[in-house]
Amino acid sequence: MSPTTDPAATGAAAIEVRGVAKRYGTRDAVIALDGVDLTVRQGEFVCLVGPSGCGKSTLLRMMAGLHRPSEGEVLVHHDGTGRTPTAMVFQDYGIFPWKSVRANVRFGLDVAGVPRAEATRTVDSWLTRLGLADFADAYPATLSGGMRQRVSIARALAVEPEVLLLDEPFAALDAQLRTVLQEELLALWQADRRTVVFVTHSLEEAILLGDRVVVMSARPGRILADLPVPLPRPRSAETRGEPAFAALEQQLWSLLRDEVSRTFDGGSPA
Ligand SMILES: Nc1ncnc2c1ncn2[C@@H]1O[C@H](COP(=O)(O)OP(=O)(O)OP(=O)(O)O)[C@@H](O)[C@H]1O
Repeated sequence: MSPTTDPAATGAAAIEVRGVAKRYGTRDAVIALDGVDLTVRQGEFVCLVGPSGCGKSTLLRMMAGLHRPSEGEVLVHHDGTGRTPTAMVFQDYGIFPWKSVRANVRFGLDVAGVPRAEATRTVDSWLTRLGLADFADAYPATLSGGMRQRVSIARALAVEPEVLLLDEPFAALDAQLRTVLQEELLALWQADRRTVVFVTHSLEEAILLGDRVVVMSARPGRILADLPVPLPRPRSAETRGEPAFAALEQQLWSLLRDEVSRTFDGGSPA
């Protein structure tokens, strides 16, 4: 088993968030984020947790270039390979219902102008890796939630992004399926050590998957804590039984409890 502190985690920065604030609405009435600083290193798996409405999705979308900060900057550093900088996976699958599984997975490659034969090889490879080969010609409406989310992950990974951004990708799945997909994602990550930023409400999920768990405060979201996960890899569902797992979950919950209460007290409504 490899040590927890992966050598890649001490490498170059993949994403730097510097002094970021984000305000929404008329006269910027909603302050979603304020004074956020965060560095994600190449090859790191970073999980973001925080109370509802604290700006986790906003931060992730800024990393994807979908939102601009009101203040500060979000820098995505290229690793020199010329690959697509970021790809995102959403909770609600974000796949096209009118396209087959194969066409969905192929979408980003066609947009990027990848030659047909190469795109076909890449798509076939990701369909196989995600257990979708037998469903290549099916349409999303005929698939279970778990299969649809596999399509979404395959589509994001097919473009070989430098950084994979996942926004509560398993939140809509039942507990058993969630466990299966968590293990699949761990195996995929273990194989190619892509940089990952993963937003979740589940402390358990964050500990199981992450090298670090970044805890955000109630809105306006700030970074409250940034804790390394002291558990060796490879990890699996059994890792949940480790004493260090429960200890970290307890530590994270004691940090979050007051923030979640503030959200429900009306001090910081979502
Ligand atoms: N486009 C928008 N216009 C106005 N307000 C917005 C917009 N997007 C987000 N917000 C507000 O900004 C705050 C942060 O939202 P965001 O979705 O980033 O939080 P979150 O932590 O991801 O929430 P959740 O955990 O519930 O998904 C919330 O108060 C939300 O209502």
